Amino acid sequence: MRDATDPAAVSGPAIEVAGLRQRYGSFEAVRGISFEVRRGELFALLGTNGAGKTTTMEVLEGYARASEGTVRVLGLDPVRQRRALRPRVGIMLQEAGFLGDLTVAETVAVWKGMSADAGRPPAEGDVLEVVDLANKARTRVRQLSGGQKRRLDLALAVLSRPEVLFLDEPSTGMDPEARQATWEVIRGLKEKGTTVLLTTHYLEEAERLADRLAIMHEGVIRTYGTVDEVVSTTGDQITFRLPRPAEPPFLHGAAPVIANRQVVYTLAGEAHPAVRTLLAWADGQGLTLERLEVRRGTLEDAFLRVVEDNR
Ligand SMILES: Nc1ncnc2c1ncn2[C@@H]1O[C@H](COP(=O)(O)OP(=O)(O)OP(=O)(O)O)[C@@H](O)[C@H]1O
Repeated sequence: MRDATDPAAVSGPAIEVAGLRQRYGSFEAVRGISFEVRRGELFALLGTNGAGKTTTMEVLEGYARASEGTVRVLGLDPVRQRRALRPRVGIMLQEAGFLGDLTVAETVAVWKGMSADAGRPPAEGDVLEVVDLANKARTRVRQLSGGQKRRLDLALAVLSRPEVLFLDEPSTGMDPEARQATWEVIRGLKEKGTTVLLTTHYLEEAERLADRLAIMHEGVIRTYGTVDEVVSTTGDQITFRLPRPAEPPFLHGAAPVIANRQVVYTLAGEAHPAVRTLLAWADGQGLTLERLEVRRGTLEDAFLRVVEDNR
């Protein structure tokens, strides 16, 4: 068993998950997942509703004991070594239990006190400035909007300058401007070396922030890698409009999907050879293809494919 003084606890991955299974009674919510998050990395856990993302986070945060498998955060067991780990970790839950009667400033003060009691000096400067809530310092927490509460959550999670930060859907309920500001905060933390594990339903959030990501579906990690690696599992798309009714050919195994003379091909890989074949066919037919476009697959395509392939 490692402890905080073990060199492996200092130099190993920030988060290790090996063969994790988590059951609620007879229902298995997480079905044997493994992944690692490197130090200083931002790792996004994506997935369908009920995929097991929050369940996985709860085990890593030490709120639940794994039914099976091993998890380590900073080389420590999140349940058995909770006291050693807790001051080094920041947690932003999906629904934080604020005391609605306290003002925003009072809430921060209470958390600062708890953080100091746990032996960790709080972050310097005004965390409310960082999350753009300084003008709400005197507002009671219950009077904050949903997006403002999320920002207060984030302020509290980063208050103790954590080495590892767990963010469960950090920008849910935020307007686009607040979301951008939140991304800036998260980027800033990452630049300072904080390791971040994030769940989100906003694929753009993962695309903008994540070094690597995993897509979960029904308790299993279906795809895992950098954004580019995951996106490359989907092929390019070719779209165009036929100037008159015609029957476009199969292109390297891909069938044309035609609706109102609008044609879409989803290819297995690179578009270049298929485009050459398509243009040769169009020339032979004396057709000029209208609004011909080639587009790279997106993270959304990869996500939808994971769900389709596992229906
Ligand atoms: N305390 C519990 N008791 C029983 N089942 C639970 C419990 N918590 C979660 N589940 C079930 O476990 C599965 C995974 O839930 P979890 O909250 O981890 O999913 P998620 O990926 O975070 O979903 P979402 O994206 O919808 O937040 C779901 O089917 C859920 O209904």
